[in-house]
Formats: sequence, structure tokens, C-alpha cells
Amino acid sequence: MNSFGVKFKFTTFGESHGKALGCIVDGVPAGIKIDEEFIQSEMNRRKPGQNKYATARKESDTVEILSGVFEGVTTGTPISMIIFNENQKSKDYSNVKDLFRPGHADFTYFNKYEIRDYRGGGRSSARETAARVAAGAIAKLLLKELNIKVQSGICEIDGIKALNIDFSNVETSEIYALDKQVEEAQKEAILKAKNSHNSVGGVALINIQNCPVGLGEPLYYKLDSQLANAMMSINAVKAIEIGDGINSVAIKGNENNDAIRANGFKSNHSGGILGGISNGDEINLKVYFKPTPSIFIKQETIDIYNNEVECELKGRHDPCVAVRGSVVAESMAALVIADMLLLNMSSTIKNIKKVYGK
Ligand SMILES: Cc1cc2nc3c(=O)[nH]c(=O)nc-3n(C[C@H](O)[C@H](O)[C@H](O)COP(=O)(O)O)c2cc1C
Ligand SMILES: C=C(O[C@@H]1CC(C(=O)O)=C[C@@H](OP(=O)(O)O)[C@H]1O)C(=O)O
Repeated sequence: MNSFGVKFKFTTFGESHGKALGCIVDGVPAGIKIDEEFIQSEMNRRKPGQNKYATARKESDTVEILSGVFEGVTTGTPISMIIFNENQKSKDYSNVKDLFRPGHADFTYFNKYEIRDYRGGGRSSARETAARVAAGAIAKLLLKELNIKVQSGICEIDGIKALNIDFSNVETSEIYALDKQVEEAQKEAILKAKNSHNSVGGVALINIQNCPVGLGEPLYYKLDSQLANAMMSINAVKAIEIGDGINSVAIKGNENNDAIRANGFKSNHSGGILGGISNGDEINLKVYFKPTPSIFIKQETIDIYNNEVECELKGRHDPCVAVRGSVVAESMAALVIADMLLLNMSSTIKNIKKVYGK
């Protein structure tokens, strides 16, 4: 299964060390104004090589739209976009050509497909997520028409938690805790790990505002289950929480329930989703990223012939994938909401009649 979504669908292609990556987004309604500068600004937030908290691989991640857009608006036909790789360095992988990096997907890909793309991580490299961000930008342009906003920030690095995030400062993939001391401690934790050839994990918070009531399809395509699917499909994501998530198991029902008043909910422990359907409140979810598997400390592994060997990595790797990963999670959330919006249009006969003016 290599595509995502039911009505607003996308698939990606390409490898980290191949010629190019790209995506095809299908089911995009006609007439949406395509702001190419906005798409590129989204790409720039995720792209590698921008600061000392990210991999040193330099890519411009320039997007070229090949189809589906005419005179600046969507035509209702598949939108295809391409991003050429500019800075592949396969020699970085020459000494690990035949062995499996612990924590990465080398072992499982090789056992499943019996092919080793020794140029680099291939399809399993999160370079693929550049194409998801391009697709997510199209979803965001649809959401903008409805005044729905999706944003993200880092709320935890290496166990250091930020209580509040400054969403106003998200032009580049940086860390932006409102509490600047926390932000500094988080940045320091990344650099400390990097300088000791190690890596750290982190948590991104995704916040969705102005989402209408009613998004989410019972029973198997619930909004929360689909968000979980979307997030867990991102490289290195190991867990997600909706609303209070894990903390809700330790409190009583009367503390966890959100009281309902005529003007809305009094609290938002649910994270804006009840019964798999959006309740009109803000949607909040946390996305947990493990520490980057490619580290520069000697590790035990095996090669493709089952010999026990030592793994000593070179190359360019993120010391903390959560930082750039938050932009990917935000894009995936936008793609889920776009899909749910289109699906929800046929949820009642009243809605269908409205569409056809009956
Ligand atoms: C934005 C982003 C950047 C990443 N950068 C790296 C990296 O530089 N080196 C690395 O080994 N893994 C990196 N990863 C994680 C791997 O791609 C991921 O751990 C690997 O594909 C195995 O998948 P799994 O961790 O989901 O099991 C990154 C992930 C994301 C989301
Ligand atoms: C290139 C990007 O990130 C890459 C994600 C990644 C991995 O294994 O996930 C490994 C590194 O690159 P390479 O595939 O060259 O080894 C990162 O630099 C990118 O995000 O654009």
C-alpha cells in the first residue's frame, strides 16, 4: 500500500540518493489558488542543512509543479510535483554498504525485498518526507480557504519539557519554547548529544484550529485513528497521544470529561475529538520521535552474510529528528484533515442536497 487518503489522496516516489523525489496529489478540488511561494516556504521549514541542529546535507528542496495547475489554480486533475536531489554523497555509505545500521530499516528492507540499495537509506530515508511536505502544502491551501490552521512546535527534547510553544516563530525548523530557558536547554541537549556522536529523541505538538464539528468517519476511519496512522507512517515516530493521551488514564472521569456549555466545551482534555469525530474544539496531538538511529559511536551488528561485525558510521545525520519531523507531522495532519473534509461532504442527505442545490 503506497498511497494515503481516500478522497484527497497522495503518493510519493524517489529515493534519498536517487535522481529526484516527488509526489502525486489526487482528488484536489478545482479552483484552489496555488501559491507557489507558500509551497516553497513550507519546504524550507523542513529542508536539511539549515542549522547546527539538523543534518549537514544541503538541499534546496526546490519544488517544480508538473501538472494539475493551470494559470495558478488547481484544475481538478492530479497534481504532480518534483524535487531534484542535489547533494547525494553515496560514498558516505561505502563502509556500511553490506551491513545493517542498528535502529535503521536496513535489516528489515533487506530481509523483505532481498535488495540492498547501497547508495544510502533509499526509500527508508526520511528524505522522502520532503515530498510529503509538498503534498501537505497543497492540503494547507485547501484548509486556508476554510480558515483552518494547522501548526506545530517542539514540546520536548531529551526529556526536557516545554509547557508552552511559540507558534509565531515557525518560519524555519527551529525550537521555539515560550520559555527561552527551556528552549536553550533543549538546544544544548541536542548539541551535547551531537558532540558526543550520539542522538536524542523528542516530541512535537500539533495544533489544529477552526476545524468544523463532524470530521471523521465511523468506525474504521475515525479522525483519531487516521491521525495516528498518518503520524506513525513518519520515520522514527514511535507513539502518538491525542489530547491528554496517556495522562488521562491516571485521572478520574469527572476530571477527564470536558463539560459542555451553550458556547462550547469548558476544557479540552479530549484533544478536540469524541467518538472519532471532531467536536469543533482545537485538535491537539503529540508525536513522539525516537533518537536518530545513525550515530557515530561504534555499534554491534551483522552484515548481509550474517557475519557479526562492527558498525562505524560516517555521513550526515540529524542529531534530533523531531525538530524537522514536526514539520512533517504538521503536513500529514493537514493531509488527514483535507481528506476528512471531502469525505464529510456526503455524510447526510441534507449535505448532498446542499451540494446539488436541491
Ligand atoms: C525529518 C526526519 C529526519 C531524519 N533524519 C535521519 C538521519 O539523519 N539519520 C537517520 O539515521 N535517521 C533519520 N531519521 C529517522 C530514520 O529515517 C528512521 O529511523 C528509519 O527510517 C527507520 O524507521 P523507524 O525508526 O520508523 O523504525 C529521520 C526521520 C525524520 C522524520
Ligand atoms: C536528506 C534528508 O535527511 C536525511 C534523512 C536520513 C534518514 O536516514 O532518514 C539520513 C540522512 O541523509 P542520507 O539519506 O543522505 O543519508 C539525512 O540527511 C532530508 O530530510 O532531506
